[in-house]
Amino acid sequence: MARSNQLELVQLTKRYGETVAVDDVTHAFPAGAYVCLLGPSGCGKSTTLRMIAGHEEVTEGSILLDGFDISDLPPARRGTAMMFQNYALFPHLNVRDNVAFSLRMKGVDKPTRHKRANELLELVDMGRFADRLPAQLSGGQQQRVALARALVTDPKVLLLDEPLSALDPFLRIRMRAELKKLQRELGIPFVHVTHGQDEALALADEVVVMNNAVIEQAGPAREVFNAPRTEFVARFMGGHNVIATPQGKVAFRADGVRLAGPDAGLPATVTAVEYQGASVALTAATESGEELLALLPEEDFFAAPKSPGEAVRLSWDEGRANRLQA
Ligand SMILES: Nc1ncnc2c1ncn2[C@@H]1O[C@H](COP(=O)(O)OP(=O)(O)OP(=O)(O)O)[C@@H](O)[C@H]1O
Repeated sequence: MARSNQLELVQLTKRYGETVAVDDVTHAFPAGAYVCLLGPSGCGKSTTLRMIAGHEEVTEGSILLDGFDISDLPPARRGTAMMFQNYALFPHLNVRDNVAFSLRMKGVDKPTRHKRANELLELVDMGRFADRLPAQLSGGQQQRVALARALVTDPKVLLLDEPLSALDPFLRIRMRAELKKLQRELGIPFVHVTHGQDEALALADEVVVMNNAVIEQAGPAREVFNAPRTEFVARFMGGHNVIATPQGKVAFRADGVRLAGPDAGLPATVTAVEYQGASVALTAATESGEELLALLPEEDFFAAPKSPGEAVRLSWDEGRANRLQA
């Protein structure tokens, strides 16, 4: 039977004393997908990842990989590999020996492990740095070494805990493109923890939004962004307005809001104007006190600029508003 590298969480719970860090989570990650686990600080995403990796014991429930329960296996026997936020490279070992380290622990002979380490270093475009020490590398280069080191064991699943957070913004964007490319080439699932919405949207085939120890919504990136199920997801993903209507709360995209003529739209008073380059973010308070955000194309805004305190009318396509379940 072909391996699908299918990872599943079944009624997974983690308690630390009174704190429930992960609460009865059941989820099947799509095979071969780039998955981002996204959520605010403390929502349980790192605990979930650490339980998958085996660095944290499961309180209840199980973790299945290709149908086998790996919950009780030691980390090295699970078929998972983890890349950490701070890369955790050994400072006294050169790049090749860092990458070969876990093969050495498994008793693989030196020529074989060096050959494999060199292959992985080529894969991440670091072959020419094999003899350097980690301190002689830039942050982005150290990250590539950490990736090669995680992949040297041929994992079925790669787990990444905030892998880009130590990089400056330019490098972060470049490295995320490289991660995506690598995942496509390898074809194994990557499960990447982040608290960056942009990062998740840019990378993920599937976005899993966690809140308060549970999965609030999971699905393709465009679906989660365009059709948030709850107010939390709409607000957390950003770029949406949430308003109360007689039929319940609805969310609609801020880039779909326009300034309307005198007889149309909802009256509001501008509270802030922020130039963002391609668009202008205009915030306005309605008569009932709700704050609405309009992301206006730059040219439209500057054709008739508005300032805080001015009265405006805001309209949007109600057909594209999304009814929220909670
Ligand atoms: N070792 C621990 N002992 C006790 N409580 C813990 C421990 N690790 C995590 N927690 C608690 O479990 C909850 C989830 O933590 P977790 O680290 O999974 O969150 P997170 O979503 O990854 O947050 P962040 O983005 O800040 O890393 C938090 O309330 C946290 O305080």
